Amino acid sequence: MNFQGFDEHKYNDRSLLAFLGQQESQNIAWGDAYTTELLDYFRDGQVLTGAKLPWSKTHDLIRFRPGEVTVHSGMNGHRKSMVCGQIMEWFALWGEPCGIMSFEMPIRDTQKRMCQQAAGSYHPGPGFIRDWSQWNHQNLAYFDKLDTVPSGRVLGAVYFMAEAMGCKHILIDSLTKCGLPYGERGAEKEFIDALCATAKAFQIHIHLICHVRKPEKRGEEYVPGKFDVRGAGELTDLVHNVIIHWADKKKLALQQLRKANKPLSPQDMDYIEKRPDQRFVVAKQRNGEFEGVIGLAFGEGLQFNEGRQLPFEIPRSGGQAA
Ligand SMILES: Nc1ncnc2c1ncn2[C@@H]1O[C@H](COP(=O)(O)OP(=O)(O)OP(=O)(O)O)[C@@H](O)[C@H]1O
Repeated sequence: MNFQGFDEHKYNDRSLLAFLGQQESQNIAWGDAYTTELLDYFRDGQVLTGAKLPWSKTHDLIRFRPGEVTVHSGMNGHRKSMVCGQIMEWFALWGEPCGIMSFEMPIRDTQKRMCQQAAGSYHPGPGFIRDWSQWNHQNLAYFDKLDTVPSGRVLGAVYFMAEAMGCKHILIDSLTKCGLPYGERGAEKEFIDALCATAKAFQIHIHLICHVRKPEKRGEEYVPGKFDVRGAGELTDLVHNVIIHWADKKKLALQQLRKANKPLSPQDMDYIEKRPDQRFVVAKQRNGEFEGVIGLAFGEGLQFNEGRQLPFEIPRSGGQAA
């Protein structure tokens, strides 16, 4: 029987409903069938699976599973691409090759940053650069396109990277450059749907960088939440995880003053001492319990490190002042 053109009024047809019920019967059981699973769940808690981030303090908080899509968002210049570059390198290092589509930066700039991050130095030597570049083989693939690329071509590149090259994570930087008509919600929803279906079909994880709406009367001290992500409202509903990247620009400015030997108040010194340089905000995680803020330190060679700060919680609703 073809249910494609199924008429709603036919739902009143008991024999048809009986047929449909029969089709689903194997998926329905009394709750006691799950007793063992329930006992295990209470004993072990949620068993996190998926790729781990470079920072050990995050391993029990968030993972990146096959078949899922993550939106990485944040204001301009808040180091979304930089953090994601380090993450991709890390995943590849642990045996999960990654595909990178950076439509906003030439490959040589993307690679330069990632090579610096790998070295933990702004000036790696030629030997290191060569070795790192060679290591890219079968670990990191790049889509050589700049500026706006039609969405169909982006999907084609995702397919090729996943199917032919075996990439397990694909970074799309950014949604704005995926050739979708500006402000047309239907097109964006369709594209995100297609990404979700592709991630599932190929059992890969797709990381999509999205911008946030321009903060009205709010400065850079505002930490955006998932409702600030620019695009169709469905965007954050459809994807599995939403990460907000936020750089503490106030801390950066204070550090520069200190470097220039300008006098700082005790409160400012305290701010520098106690605040993390970068926040990795888990604003949504469909298959994990943790939502909150993870503090990172910004170190030598554009490398993000654990920092001294432990993860600290914020209200789940997101957007707030720093
Ligand atoms: N060599 C460097 N040393 C320190 N900070 C740097 C360096 N290069 C870039 N940055 C910082 O990183 C920021 C850009 O990082 P990145 O490209 O990852 O941001 P983004 O959030 O992806 O930005 P956009 O939304 O504009 O693409 C710059 O605004 C600058 O503050």
